[in-house]
Amino acid sequence: MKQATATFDFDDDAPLLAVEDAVVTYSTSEGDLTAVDEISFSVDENEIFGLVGESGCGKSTVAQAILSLLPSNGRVSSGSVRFRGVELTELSKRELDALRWEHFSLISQGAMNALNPVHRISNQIVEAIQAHRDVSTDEARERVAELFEVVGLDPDRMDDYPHQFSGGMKQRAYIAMSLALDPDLIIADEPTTALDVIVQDQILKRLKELRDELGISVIIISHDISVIAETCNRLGVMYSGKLMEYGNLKEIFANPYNPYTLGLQNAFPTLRGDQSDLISIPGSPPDIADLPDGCRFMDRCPFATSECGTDHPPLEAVGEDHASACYHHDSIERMREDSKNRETWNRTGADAATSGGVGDD
Ligand SMILES: Nc1ncnc2c1ncn2[C@@H]1O[C@H](COP(=O)(O)OP(=O)(O)OP(=O)(O)O)[C@@H](O)[C@H]1O
Repeated sequence: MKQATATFDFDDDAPLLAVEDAVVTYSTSEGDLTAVDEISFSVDENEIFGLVGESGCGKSTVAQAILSLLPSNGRVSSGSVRFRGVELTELSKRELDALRWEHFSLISQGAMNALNPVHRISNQIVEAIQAHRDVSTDEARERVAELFEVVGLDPDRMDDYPHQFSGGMKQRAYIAMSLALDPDLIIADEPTTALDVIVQDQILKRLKELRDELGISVIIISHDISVIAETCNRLGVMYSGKLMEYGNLKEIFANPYNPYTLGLQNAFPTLRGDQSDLISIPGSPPDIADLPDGCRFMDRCPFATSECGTDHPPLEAVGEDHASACYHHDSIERMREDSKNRETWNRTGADAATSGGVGDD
């Protein structure tokens, strides 16, 4: 583990990453939009944390907020993001540049296309290394060869151009680049979405092995709960800027407490599984410019009652390292059972609230 550097006063007792009550706002012509609303989670050393939810729920915004890479109209308007105790939202651009790559790096969905087509892959990684470390080109090339081995690429191919690589190979090369400076945390935003299922499976396995071999931590962001299930130790289920369920993955998968998690589990096959029993959640998430007063999921939830219409429910502990935001945790057995029926999901939101939801248990 890296020790405190001259520039940063790291606290070795603090979690690797701690996000607390973070609110992210985008300024738009319609006014300020809250894309991430009071989210808290932490990621420890040697952990793979998953952030899952449908498109538009704020996952990438969370990643960009952590990395201080929000678009110019976005800002962390309150709350904190701390890396080993250092508040990232207060760092200058120069300080952040020093932290990025050396301590954390990003692999995005389009990462493989971020490789420059007119330069050899080796040269691009050498350049990234030399931008941060005072090493000779020979030393940097040795490191590239080592990194190729680490991500499962043949080092003899390191002088190829990106077009000579398949999509999966390019994604591995980008992962090699993101590992070049031994970061402690990698944030992988939909790292395998553009790849076929077999390559996707291989890359996810490799990320897991890297956690074990190099002791790094990874945040995987995906809309696909089966990707998260295969790779993560802990997870946060996001919906419309809020965390709906959070904690230990095995515990959440064995005992899901949130209707949204139940819906997501129905909607995705396992990576190699059968597609025939999938039930999708009807409708779509609310527009962040026009959020409901009550539970954000209410309009699509088959278990909603009138109680759900007042405020969004707070996250509350439902087990060890397990929290969920729902007013109907008391009826969870019935919700789990009913959620397996396709018909249940035809009855949502206002219908459910007027026909009693689960509140009459
Ligand atoms: N620069 C921006 N200005 C205004 N609104 C934005 C901006 N970027 C994102 N948003 C909005 O913030 C919300 C969250 O978007 P975000 O991209 O974080 O979600 P996501 O879960 O990562 O979805 P996806 O997987 O589709 O990227 C969405 O409603 C989106 O339209």
